[in-house]
Amino acid sequence: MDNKRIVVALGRNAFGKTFPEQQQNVKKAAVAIADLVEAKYQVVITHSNGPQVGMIQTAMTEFARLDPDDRTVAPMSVCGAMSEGYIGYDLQNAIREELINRGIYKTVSTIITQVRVDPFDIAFSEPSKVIGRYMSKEEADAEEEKGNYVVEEEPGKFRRIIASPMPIDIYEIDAVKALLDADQVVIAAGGGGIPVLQQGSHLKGASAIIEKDYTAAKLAELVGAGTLLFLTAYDKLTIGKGTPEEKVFDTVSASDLHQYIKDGHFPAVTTFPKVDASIRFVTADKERKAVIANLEKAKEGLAGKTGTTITA
Ligand SMILES: Nc1ncnc2c1ncn2[C@@H]1O[C@H](COP(=O)(O)OP(=O)(O)O)[C@@H](O)[C@H]1O
Ligand SMILES: NC(=O)OP(=O)(O)O
Repeated sequence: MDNKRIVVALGRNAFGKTFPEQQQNVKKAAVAIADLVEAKYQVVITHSNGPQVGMIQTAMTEFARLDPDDRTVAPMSVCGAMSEGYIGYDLQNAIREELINRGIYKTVSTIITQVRVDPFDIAFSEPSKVIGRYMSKEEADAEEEKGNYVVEEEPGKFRRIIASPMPIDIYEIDAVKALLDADQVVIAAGGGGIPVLQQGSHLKGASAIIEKDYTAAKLAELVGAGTLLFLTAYDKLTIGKGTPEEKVFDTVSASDLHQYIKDGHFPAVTTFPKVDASIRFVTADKERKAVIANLEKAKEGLAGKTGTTITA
């Protein structure tokens, strides 16, 4: 193996929706990561946070509502930071335990990671990530009064929808690299990282959630990883599912994927970010590969025995 560095992006299926569910589910991710560590990879893990950040935002909003004179609603960037801490906590403990059970003693740490976004990113005027609990029409109107966007998901049921800008840079990248150089396991840029706007020496949290697939590709580029591994609930990338034209990919090139995108495959809210992030990662350096595989078959996916391998 030439390049031992790998970024592993864990999807929502690695966590579940409740505190006990998450603690249980991360054990599967821990097995996948420990397999890679045993195979001598230097592993950086990043992950989804959609359901968790929604839960945290709902909780913090209710907390503020109990005493509106004294409490303010937590900014989305703070909710993102909380989600990094909470998910990282469960994940690092599960990985630590799995490694110790295999006789491997390595520190596993979570880095609260900030990611630079562009204040002029078009995403700020075209929000696309739905978050938080359902609101009534009155509550939705009040959110809009404050300058927030809302979407009517079902008749009379509103939710907040926020921007998902592209990641430009990762501020804590030197810390991630230092830990990798020390052969430690790192969890970084969870939930796409905390989006921030650079204002001189000040980093101002942005009201946004970055798509974790794009941040995973940025992280992989910045740490010099040879492989970007997306672990999801599915075995392989598929198009035309359930139709006579169904195609299941074992391997696929970036140029073929471009054509499939042009032909309208890969829905914007599901597979497109993963496919687009993979294309960006592999086309920048022909030695790189991206793999999309099932969380429970990570090792096999990496070996090309299952999953979909994307190359330039
Ligand atoms: N190989 C695949 N085939 C079809 N759909 C997929 C595949 N991988 C992911 N998806 C879709 O993309 C969504 C996002 O995937 P994943 O990264 O696992 O979770 P997250 O929602 O946290 O990004 C999934 O909910 C699923 O609908
Ligand atoms: N931040 C992010 O992309 O989270 P999800 O994958 O849960 O949508």
